[in-house]
Amino acid sequence: MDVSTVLYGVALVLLGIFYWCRRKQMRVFKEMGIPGPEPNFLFGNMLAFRTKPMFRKYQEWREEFGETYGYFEGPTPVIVTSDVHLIQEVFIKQFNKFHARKLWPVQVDPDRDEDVHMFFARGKRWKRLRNVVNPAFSAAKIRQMAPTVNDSINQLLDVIRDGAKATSDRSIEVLNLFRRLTLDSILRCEVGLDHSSLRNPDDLFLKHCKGVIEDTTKMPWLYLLGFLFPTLHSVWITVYRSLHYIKFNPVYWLEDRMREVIVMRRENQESRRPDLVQQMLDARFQADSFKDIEKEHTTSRDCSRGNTLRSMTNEEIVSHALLFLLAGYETTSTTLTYIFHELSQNPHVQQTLRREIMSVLPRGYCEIAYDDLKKLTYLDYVIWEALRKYPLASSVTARQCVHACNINGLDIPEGMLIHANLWDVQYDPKHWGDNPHEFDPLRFLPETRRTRHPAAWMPFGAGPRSCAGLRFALVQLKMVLAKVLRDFDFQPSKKLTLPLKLVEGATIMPEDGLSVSALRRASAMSEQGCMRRMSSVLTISDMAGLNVGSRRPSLAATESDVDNESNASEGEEMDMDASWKSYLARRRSSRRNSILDDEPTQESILDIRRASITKGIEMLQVKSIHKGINLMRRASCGTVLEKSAAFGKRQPSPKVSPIIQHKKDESGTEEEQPASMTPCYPEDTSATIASYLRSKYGKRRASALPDLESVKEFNTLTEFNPRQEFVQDCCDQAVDTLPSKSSEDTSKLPELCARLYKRRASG
Ligand code: HEM
Repeated sequence: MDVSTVLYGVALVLLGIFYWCRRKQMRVFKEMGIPGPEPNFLFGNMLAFRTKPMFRKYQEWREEFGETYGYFEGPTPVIVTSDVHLIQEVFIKQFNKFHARKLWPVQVDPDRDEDVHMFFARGKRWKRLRNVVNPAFSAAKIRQMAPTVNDSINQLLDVIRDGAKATSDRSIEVLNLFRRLTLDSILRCEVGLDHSSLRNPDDLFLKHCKGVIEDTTKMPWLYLLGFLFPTLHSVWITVYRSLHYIKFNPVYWLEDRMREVIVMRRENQESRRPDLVQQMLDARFQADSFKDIEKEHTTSRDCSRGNTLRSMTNEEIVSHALLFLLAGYETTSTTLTYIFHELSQNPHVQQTLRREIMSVLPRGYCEIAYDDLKKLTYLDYVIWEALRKYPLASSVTARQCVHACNINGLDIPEGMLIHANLWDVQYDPKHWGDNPHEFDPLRFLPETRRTRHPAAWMPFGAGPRSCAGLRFALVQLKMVLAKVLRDFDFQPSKKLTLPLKLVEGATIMPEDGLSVSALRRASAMSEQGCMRRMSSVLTISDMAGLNVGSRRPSLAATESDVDNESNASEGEEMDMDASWKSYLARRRSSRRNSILDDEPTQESILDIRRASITKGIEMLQVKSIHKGINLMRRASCGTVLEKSAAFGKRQPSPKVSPIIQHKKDESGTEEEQPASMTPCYPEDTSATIASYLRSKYGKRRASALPDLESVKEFNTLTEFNPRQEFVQDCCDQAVDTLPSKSSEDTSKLPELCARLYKRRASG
């Protein structure tokens, strides 16, 4: 018997054993009464599964076996389900019993990574890390990031303009372009690196991020071995990690760069920035155990009040920064690609959306403020619908059972994975009607949304463990769409082949990118306007300050644009989606009935305006003139800049007198008190501020509305103190001295406010 015969014999025996094991494994599902695909002879069902994109295979299996079925993935039994009740129980209601998410069998080692990584961590450790991360994505933090994102989008506009000019049919490849954009935003906003791959397409960060994502679309031989011989899991992991020393791995390159930044920022206190990395550097939590403290020898420790507090180690921060970089870069750019594809395929949706954007952010608006985005309802629907049609992160929406339990009559053993079959749920006619393949943003009208099961739409996952970057992603998506659609019309490119060929890796993405034709609109901002816009943006170092909100370019620069704009929007009015129009009409009339009780009176509106002016004046007095003025304009006065002789010239600042009290002592002589004591104000201050406001802002517009949300916020912020009485006087005077036209305008305010209320309710 020669050697090769022996080897063949051994191989056959191994395959036989493997096949026998698979069949034995399948009994788990039989006993649970769950149908599932039989393992195929050679490799078991997982490999059959990997030969096709998962979401397609899932759809086929659902047709064959029904809503819930089982199969084996490596060492783990997996239940795949499109039963929304089961999903809701597992992800939301009983989430304590289901912690970890789906793990890939070879590329990651949960035992090692759980120590440092939020994505793999469970229970208390995960909660603690998530508590550190969540505030970095709070509304306040994202408001601060808005100017930086704006800046990256401005660069994107220029790249689209130049790219479209360079081709005959004006087509551009958008997937790559959006990847550059999202990479820049995430590096600037989360890591604090002033970075621009939009200006430099050969950027190394870009190259290595792409490398990581591409690697996930391949099936390396180790991955295969991992499935074939799952019990040797730790061997494959060790081999995978050692390969790093032989073969270049982009993950390690990125980790090294992150480490450099983090070490530099930890050592250099001057590099403090309000971003995610800073949040992690500043975080302190109680050490779990002695072992935990031992590990932290590299970081500072604070032993106050008998508690041993520890900071996050450099390795923890590096791994999180990398997680956020990859999660933020890939998902958002692919979503943008799908949205632009759908907009180019559905011109009526594009027109309707553009109309809404133009009405909320007219031509003169250069930078988009975070608060403006809330008014773009139809834009929300477009984004939600794209995420419904393309739940691109569906491969990670899974939970592993950590305590055996019974859910909806199903005995789920410990260790079993429950994977939500999003691709199927989000196309299910039960939830989405007969035409789930159509792109229809109006599926998300409030009245329809209310009747739908909460687990029928979950592209960001669900429950406490859902996407941590959701808010950041949505703000970025909205900003890009709002800005890009104002300047460009999108049409299908000649290079496009339909249906889209999708490939599956960390996310589900178009295999060969995606091209659309970008036609510059007549109303697009002139190139000088763009130049001005470029020079007006904030740099990363400005982030530490406040969000300056919408900056308006000079009127002279945009006068001609405004004319073009009005012509363009007349045409669009005709094209406006009829169903959206009727929705708006219905909404208007239904609101009129539903909020009768809350209908703001003229008095309450004046109260709101007074309160905002109060806060504004307080700002003027004690903090920043510009912040105060902005506050008054945005929250209360709603005035619009008028083209007047005064405009464009530098306005004198109001004279703010020092807060000094003149108090008579017992002998009757006046003595000056320090500012910290009960202050009073020189009499002329309120008049000065009122006249300053008049000269700065000119006439009120009928459409000027108090921003109720911000007023509420400011009301809670306002601390009533001894200055209050004086401020109230100032405020009354400021309101009284608003230009006479305002009294006519305020009569329209109840109706306008009512609309605003309604919009919020549906938002
Ligand atoms: C359109 C864009 C995005 C989509 C569709 C998306 C989708 C998802 C999904 C489906 C999950 C798993 C949730 C679950 O299992 O319930 C997830 C988790 C996560 N995402 Fe996103 N994501 C997006 C953008 C982002 C961004 C921009 C960031 C960061 C800047 C981010 C950071 C994370 C993190 C850290 C987790 C893990 C959360 C945890 O384990 O607690 N994502 N994302």
